[in-house]
Amino acid sequence: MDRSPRLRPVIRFEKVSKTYPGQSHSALDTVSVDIEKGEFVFLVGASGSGKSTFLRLILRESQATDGRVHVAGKDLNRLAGWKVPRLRRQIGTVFQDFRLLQNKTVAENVAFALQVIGKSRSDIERLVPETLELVGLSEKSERMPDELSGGEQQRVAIARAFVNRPMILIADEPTGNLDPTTSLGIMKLLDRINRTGTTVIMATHDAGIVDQMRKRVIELADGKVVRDEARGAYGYEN
Ligand SMILES: Nc1ncnc2c1ncn2[C@@H]1O[C@H](COP(=O)(O)OP(=O)(O)OP(=O)(O)O)[C@@H](O)[C@H]1O
Repeated sequence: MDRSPRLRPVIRFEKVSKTYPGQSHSALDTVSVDIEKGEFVFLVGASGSGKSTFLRLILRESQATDGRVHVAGKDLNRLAGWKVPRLRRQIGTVFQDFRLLQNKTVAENVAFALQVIGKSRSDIERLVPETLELVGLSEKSERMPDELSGGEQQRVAIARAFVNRPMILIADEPTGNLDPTTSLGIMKLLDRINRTGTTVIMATHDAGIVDQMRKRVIELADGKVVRDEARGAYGYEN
């Protein structure tokens, strides 16, 4: 089918399989999924079901063994290596363990993400405070990461991932180290980011969060998509 560029999914998996070298079992097995611009998607499934592999393929940290992965209109199997950094600039990433630079302040952590992609000093001076305000950390911009709570550190990580206004935000277990109340705050923030038009894909084991948010849920089992629901819960409902 011919689609207009505006309607083309921002992420398309076409019969994607991934078998890691030396493994007999596929980490992903004939996965076909379309994710449209602006969607919020939870990726759920037992440990080892293939969630991280799915996310790594989007980032081109790994390549499909079979099938095609398209991100932002690019066929990642055919994307030249030197174009990979440009692809990754359009994708913010957030992890369970925050991954902040411990010897830099909150503001410096966020600014660093812009420095490495060559943004001008005036852009950095504008975008960093604006983004820290969005995540509710304006007051703590000069603090060091170890002076912050886990929830605050995750907010810094989200600010760093979003400061460049990426097309896609990938979050791998972002609430995995946080208590339920703090997790809910992080989810509200991801929801706000999603409402700006950024596509959010979040891998999680947090049933409470998934049940509360009622977003699209894609469930993997043994590398296969076994459920894809528009306003799903963590598990099957009946
Ligand atoms: N680098 C690798 N080399 C070999 N096998 C791998 C590699 N990474 C993952 N696998 C295997 O691929 C399968 C899927 O793993 P993956 O990490 O994608 O699952 P997951 O759903 O993210 O799990 P978790 O919830 O524990 O993070 C597993 O069987 C795993 O052992």
